[in-house]
Amino acid sequence: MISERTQHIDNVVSVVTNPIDEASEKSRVYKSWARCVNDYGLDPSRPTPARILPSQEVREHQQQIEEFLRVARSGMEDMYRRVADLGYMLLLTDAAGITVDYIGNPAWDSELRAAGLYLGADWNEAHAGTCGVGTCLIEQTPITCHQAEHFDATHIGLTCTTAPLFDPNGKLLAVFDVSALRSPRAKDSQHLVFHLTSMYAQMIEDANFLRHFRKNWILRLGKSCGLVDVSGDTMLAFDDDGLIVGANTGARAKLWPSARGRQGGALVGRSLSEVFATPMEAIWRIARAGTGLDVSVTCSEPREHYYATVVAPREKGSLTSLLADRPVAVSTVARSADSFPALDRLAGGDPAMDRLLVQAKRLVDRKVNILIHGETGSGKEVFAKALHESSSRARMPFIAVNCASIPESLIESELFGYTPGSFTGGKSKGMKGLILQAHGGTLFLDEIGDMPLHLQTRFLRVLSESEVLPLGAERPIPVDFTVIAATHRDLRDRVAAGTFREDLYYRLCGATMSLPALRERADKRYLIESVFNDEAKGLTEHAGISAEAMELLLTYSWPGNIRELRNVLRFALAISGDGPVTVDDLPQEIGMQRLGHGRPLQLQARLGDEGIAMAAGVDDIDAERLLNSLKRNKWNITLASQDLKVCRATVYRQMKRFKITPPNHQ
Ligand SMILES: Nc1ncnc2c1ncn2[C@@H]1O[C@H](COP(=O)(O)OP(=O)(O)OP(=O)(O)O)[C@@H](O)[C@H]1O
Repeated sequence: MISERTQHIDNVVSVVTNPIDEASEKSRVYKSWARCVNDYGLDPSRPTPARILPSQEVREHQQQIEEFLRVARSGMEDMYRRVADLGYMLLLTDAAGITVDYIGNPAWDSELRAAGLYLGADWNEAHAGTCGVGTCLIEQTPITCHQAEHFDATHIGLTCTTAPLFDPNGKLLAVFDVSALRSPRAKDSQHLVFHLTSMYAQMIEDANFLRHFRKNWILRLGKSCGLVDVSGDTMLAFDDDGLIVGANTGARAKLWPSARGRQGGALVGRSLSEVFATPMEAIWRIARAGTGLDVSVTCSEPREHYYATVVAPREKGSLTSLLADRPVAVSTVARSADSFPALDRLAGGDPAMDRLLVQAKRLVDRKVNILIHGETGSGKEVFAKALHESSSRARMPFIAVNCASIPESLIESELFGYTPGSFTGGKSKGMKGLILQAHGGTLFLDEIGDMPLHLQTRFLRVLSESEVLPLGAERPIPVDFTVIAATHRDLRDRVAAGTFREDLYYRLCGATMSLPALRERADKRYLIESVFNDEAKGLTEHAGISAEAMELLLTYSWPGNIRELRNVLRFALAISGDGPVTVDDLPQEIGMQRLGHGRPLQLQARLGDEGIAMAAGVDDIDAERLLNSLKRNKWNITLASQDLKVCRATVYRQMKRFKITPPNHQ
C-alpha cells in the first residue's frame, strides 16, 4: 500500500505541474487536483486525517435543513436496504460538505469512522481534497470518485458515488453519497451504483419538492403513460389561478428552454397556459379525472407531448373552500416520503403543532420513549395513536391504559396480568395483562403521574429487562413494545415531591412533546371543521355551521380543549335537526361568552365524553346499573363496558367514582 500511495502522490504532482488535457475523460478529476494544490494549498504528500465535527456542531448543521433531512432519511433507508449487502454505506452532507446523516454497517464502525465515512465528517474539497462529495459540490452534477481519483492518498481505497440535491428553488442543498471501503479496481464496477444514486437523489429531491409545495396543485409530466402517476420526473407546482409557483429539476431542465437555469425563475410566475399549448380548462379536467393514463399536454417550447396527471393540494382547506365550486379531484399518486397521514391529520397549519409534527415524524421507529404533555382533552391519546399508526408497528396492538382511572386495587393485575388461581375471584384461566397485550405494538400510559410508586418500580423493571412477570407466575415472559406516556401534570414536580421515580421519569422522556391547548391554536377552524365532519359522519345530510356560530366557536376559550369541542359539536348536531348548526344550537355557556358573561363551559369539560351523552339525553351509568352489570359479567371490565355501551376507561372511572371494588381485591 505504501508504494501505491507513493505512486499516487507522484501521479498527482505530475498532473498538477503540467497543463491539463481538457479532452481527457479524467479532466474533471485533474482540475480538482489542481484546485487542491493551487487554491486550497493542500499537499499530496501530507495526508489529512478525517475531520469529524463535535456533535453540537453537527446538530447545528442538521437544524439548518431539518425538514429536508427527514424526507431524505426515508429515501436513504430504502436505498440502504438494497445496497447494504454489497458493502456500501450512505452519507448525506449539507451544502458545506458536513455529513448530517449516515447509514452504515455498525460492525465496521471504527473503520468507517477512520475513513471519514461517518456522521459529522467534513468532506469539503478544501479540506478533504478531491472526493465524491467535495467535487460534486463544485461540479453540481453526479460523479463517481473511484479509488486513486481521490486527491488524498489516505482515501485511495474508497469508491464514492454522489449526486447533488437541490432545494425547490434550484439552490444546492445537499449531496447524497454512496461509498464503499473496498471495491474492484475497474471504475465500471460502479456503473449501476451511479444510476441508483442519481435515481434516489431525484426521488428525495422530488419528495422534498412535494412537501414544500403541499398547499399547491402539482402537475406531473412524463413520457411513459403508465408511469406518470407514480414517477413523473417533471413537476410544476401551480396555484388556483394556474400560475406556476415552483419547478423541479426535471422541469427546469426540459421545459421552456429560454427559461432554463438552476433557479427556474423564468418558469415561476408564468401561467400554465403560456408554457403549454393546452388550455387551462383541460388541465382542470385532468385534475377532475384523477388519472393521467390517457391525457396529455403539449409544451409550447419545445413543442413536445407529455402524459400528465394533477395532484390536488395535500394541505386541508377550510370547509367552505372544500364545498366551494372548485376542482377537488385527487389523482392517484404514490405516498411521498414525508407523508404520515395519521400525524398530518392532527393539525391544519398551527405553527407549534407543525413543529411538533416535524419532530414526531423524525422520532417514528427510532426506539425513543415519548412523553406527551398537555392539558386534559388536548389530544394526547390521539397523538399517541397517530405515532403508533405512523410506525412500522402500526398493524400490531395499540393498548391504552389510563393510570388515573383504573382503581389502584386493579391496576397491578390489569397491567401485569395473573396466572390461573393466583387469587380468589380471579378468572380461572388467568389473565393476560395489558403489557403483554401490547407485545409487538405500543403501550400508551395515560396519566402516568398517577401510577402508584410500587408499580413504578415493577414497571421500570419491565422496561429495563424487556420482560414481564405476571402475578403468581414463576418465570418472566419476554415482551417487546414501544412506550408512549402522557400526563397533564409536571412530572418533574412529582419527582421533586418523591411521588414519581426519577429513573422512570428519565426512561420515559426520551423526547417530551407538549401539545398546545386548543385556545392557543391557530388552526382552530380546521379542528372545528374536522371534528364536525367526524361527528356528522353517518347523519343523512348536514348543512354545516352558520357563520355566526363558527365565530363563537372560534373565540370561545375551550377549557376542556378538543374533547369539549367534540362534545359541544355532538350536542349541537343532535339538536340542530336538518338545518345548519346555529348559535341557538350551541350550549348556553358558549353563547353567554358572546354576551360578555365569559363563563367557561366547565360543566362539559368536567363531564368528559359521557357528559354530553347526558346533556343530549342519553342515559348516564348509575351505581346500581354499573354494579349489576359487573356482577352479571363476573367482573370482566371488557364485557361490562360492552354491556353498558361505554368504553373501558369509563367503567373504571365510574367504579372509582362510586368506590366499587371487585370482590377479589377487597
Ligand atoms: N386532532 C384531533 N382531531 C380531532 N379530534 C381530536 C383531535 N385530538 C383530540 N381529539 C378528540 O378530543 C377528545 C380528547 O382526545 P384525547 O383523549 O386524545 O385527549 P387527552 O389529552 O388524552 O385527554 P386526557 O388528558 O383526558 O386523557 C377525543 O374525543 C378525541 O377524539
